[in-house]
Amino acid sequence: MKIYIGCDHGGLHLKEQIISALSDVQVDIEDLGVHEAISTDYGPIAKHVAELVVTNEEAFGILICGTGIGMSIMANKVKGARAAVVHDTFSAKATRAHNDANILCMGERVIGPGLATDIVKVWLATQFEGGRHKRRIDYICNFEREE
Ligand SMILES: O=C(CO)[C@H](O)[C@H](O)[C@H](O)COP(=O)(O)O
Repeated sequence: MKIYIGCDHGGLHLKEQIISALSDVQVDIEDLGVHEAISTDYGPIAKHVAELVVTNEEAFGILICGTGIGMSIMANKVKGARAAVVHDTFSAKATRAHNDANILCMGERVIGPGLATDIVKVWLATQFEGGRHKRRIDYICNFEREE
């Protein structure tokens, strides 16, 4: 499984903790920065990760900033991106099972590394259920195509 991960200065420490926590999981994780705690705009990072995710159907993205919100707003401007801000394990499961979310956004200023790691692991382990949920995702995809 390929995972593109990115952050701004507000998510740097959590990003590093997640990469470290995933070292015992069979994933190919590519860190697209930032790598230093220097004030950085989240837009270009989110765009970069989302564009890579939508061009590789097998790939997922993880974006971390202070809240996860700016990252998700930007990522969802990229056609095919389904980015969800998630700060609990119930939603982590639902965003994969029901929403087929391909990008997970979290906020380092919102949750700690233990919960964030649990969220990532649940999110990666959950499959899209399809069925009625596919019809709902198809509606979103068709809407994007008509734009
Ligand atoms: O995008 C965000 C908010 O929606 C992120 O939390 C940013 O990390 C945050 O806005 C950065 O704030 P700062 O005061 O420039 O550190």
